[in-house]
Amino acid sequence: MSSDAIIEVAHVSKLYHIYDSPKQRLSQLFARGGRKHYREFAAIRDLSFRVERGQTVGVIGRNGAGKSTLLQMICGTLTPTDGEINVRGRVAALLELGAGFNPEFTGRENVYIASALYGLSRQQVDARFDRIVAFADIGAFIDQPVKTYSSGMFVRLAFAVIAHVDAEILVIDEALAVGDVFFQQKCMRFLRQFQANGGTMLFVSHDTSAIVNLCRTALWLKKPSTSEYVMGDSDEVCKAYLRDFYAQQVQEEPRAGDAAPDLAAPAPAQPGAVSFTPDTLQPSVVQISGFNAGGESFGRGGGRFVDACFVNARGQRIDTARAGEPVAVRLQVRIDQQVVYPAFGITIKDRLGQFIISESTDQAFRSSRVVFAAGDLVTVEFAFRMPELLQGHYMVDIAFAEGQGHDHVQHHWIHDAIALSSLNGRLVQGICGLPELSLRLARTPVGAELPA
Ligand SMILES: Nc1ncnc2c1ncn2[C@@H]1O[C@H](COP(=O)(O)OP(=O)(O)OP(=O)(O)O)[C@@H](O)[C@H]1O
Repeated sequence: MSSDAIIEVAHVSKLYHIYDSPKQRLSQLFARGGRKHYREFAAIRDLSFRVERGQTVGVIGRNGAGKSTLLQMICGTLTPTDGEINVRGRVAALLELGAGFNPEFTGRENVYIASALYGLSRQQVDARFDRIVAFADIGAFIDQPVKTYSSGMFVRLAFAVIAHVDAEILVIDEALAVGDVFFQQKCMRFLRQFQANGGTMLFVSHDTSAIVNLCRTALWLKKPSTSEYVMGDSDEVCKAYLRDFYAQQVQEEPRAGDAAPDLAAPAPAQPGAVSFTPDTLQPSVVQISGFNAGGESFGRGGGRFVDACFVNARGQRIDTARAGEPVAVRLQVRIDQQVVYPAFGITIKDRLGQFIISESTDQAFRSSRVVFAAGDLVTVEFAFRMPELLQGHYMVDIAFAEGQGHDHVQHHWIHDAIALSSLNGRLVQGICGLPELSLRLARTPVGAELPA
């Protein structure tokens, strides 16, 4: 194995035996002379690649492409039929809901058992148990049998364990890094920190934007049962994957019930020009949560947030807003010690924890030397038009700092202080729509053009 590779996969194949009937399976048990009563199916065929220490590699492929099979082989829970896999480092995986948890045992007992499987001693688990429980945030359920857990609680505890076993390699199936939106943000923060600390990660997803966002390199398992694999720059690989995905959709037969447009039917009278205003473009509706005062936070505590909310143009608290509508984020801070050159910031993050929009008062406040005294209750409002966000969940981080530009300290930063949920029917990709978009269509029928 080459010195800097932490994972090396060399000519690996995994064949499954497919029995067409239970009788064939039984016959195989008593088969003699190497007779086969099954068909062989290659989930992975002759795959070779390597992952360097510190790399994050995204793994994509259509359903049944062999992603889970590959990752289970890397984790050591499946054995390759052919080829060799070398892994140098402790692997922790979140592939199957709480795999390794015994449903009859309590969460506490399972934490000890699962951690021991990752090589931690009892004393090591004792020392980090409280952090694991705090991360999972499942309260008194930690002493209940895990068979009583909801699937969300299961994922929380499973993720909390793998986040605390000092893994060098994490294998994450994005579909399982769920739970509620707050917990998802916590997981994304952990994964990004793990990357920043030089950890190695394999990240499986069908979502190419998530792959491009988190991984520099991607491995595309192109066609099930073939040895067609592509590995390279994640952006390039994802572009090729999407091209292929859409090309295949065109080739696929129309589904039953898909009515083809009747091109022979007389077309309705065609207007020469049509305009679509922001209103007729059906702006999305954004749902807004209350203030998550207990969100994860940090800061030196010269002041602390006591409220955060969205308000409308009349200054009233709102829990929904239409994209394009004038709104404001209103933040309230109780000052605990004198603050010179205060600054406030808001950041809207997507579900992957990626900063979409960040604004601060830094530039604006610099010209006037603002000073807050201990005991002040300060309110600040960022007023803007609600952006047109792609459908999905977002979080707003809020920050109260002191100082100018890069030279500042944080007094109170709250992660995920407000949750937003965009119900958007218009945007299909990207991050945001254009503000105040309107459309105009002009059509000049054949023969009606004016001579040049
Ligand atoms: N134990 C098994 N016995 C037989 N065939 C299997 C077995 N496990 C997986 N397969 C088959 O191997 C192929 C690859 O499966 P795998 O679960 O690895 O794909 P995947 O890319 O993870 O799919 P998905 O995105 O749907 O989770 C599939 O056709 C699947 O039906």
